[in-house]
Amino acid sequence: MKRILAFIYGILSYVIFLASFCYAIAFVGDFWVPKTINSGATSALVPALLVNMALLGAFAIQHSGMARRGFKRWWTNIIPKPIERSTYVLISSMILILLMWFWQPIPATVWSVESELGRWLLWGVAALGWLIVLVTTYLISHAHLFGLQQVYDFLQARDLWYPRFQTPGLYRYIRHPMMLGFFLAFWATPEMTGGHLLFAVATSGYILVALRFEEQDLIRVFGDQYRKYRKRVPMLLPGIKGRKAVSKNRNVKVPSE
Ligand SMILES: C[S@@+](CC[C@H](N)C(=O)[O-])C[C@H]1O[C@@H](n2cnc3c(N)ncnc32)[C@H](O)[C@@H]1O
Repeated sequence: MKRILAFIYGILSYVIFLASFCYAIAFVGDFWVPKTINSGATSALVPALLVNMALLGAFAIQHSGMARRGFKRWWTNIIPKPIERSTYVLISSMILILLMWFWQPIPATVWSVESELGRWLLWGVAALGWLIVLVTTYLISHAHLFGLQQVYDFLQARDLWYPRFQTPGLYRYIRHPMMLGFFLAFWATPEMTGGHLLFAVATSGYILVALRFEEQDLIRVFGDQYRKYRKRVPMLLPGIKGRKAVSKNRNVKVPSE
């Protein structure tokens, strides 16, 4: 029974994530949805800045804090290991929803592109960014990244595992294509407002810091393989030469903490 409940929990967390992620695309792009990065009642600049910084800070602390090994070690004494990732996904999605809900618009124009071609180009770059994010979730393991694999393996009474080290597709050219996708999606807009700029600057700064932590974890799990990859392949901006894919080795068993 607990295996079935864990599986249902994993699916529900994933559905909530999917809904909040789709909403976030329209929120950042400022289209279709009732509350966007530029909509809502405007307040004075300082309170708006403080609220937005607090929301971004909460997201950053939860997102990176809950991903640390020490936290997971402690946390999995409280919740079962197979639902740890789904819980992470669920709490991240809920904080993202709160962030979008309570986000304060700062309407001052930073830039506004008038030319029709320029506007379409910027929309195109933002769309490309979101597409890269989506595609990269599948390049390594979509199901594992969002906790579905873990609850499925638990349902089947199988061992948990990490995805093997691999460099498929864009990972041959840069180490963090998903984050490059976020950069494009957050910065490419024909109408840059004060609120959007704050969002883009803060999330970019956060991503650059978070990647240091992620790489420390990747080195711990994959060791020299990742160290060599780091030397060979740039972090976010592709070099000119193509790289050979690495994908022959096996999935890694989750080490006992
Ligand atoms: C949110 S994804 C982001 C991946 C990467 N930072 C990016 O921007 O494309 C983070 C997960 O990807 C995994 N990961 C990142 N690079 C990997 C690689 N080359 N091989 C296997 N797993 C990887 C990490 O273990 C982590 O669980």
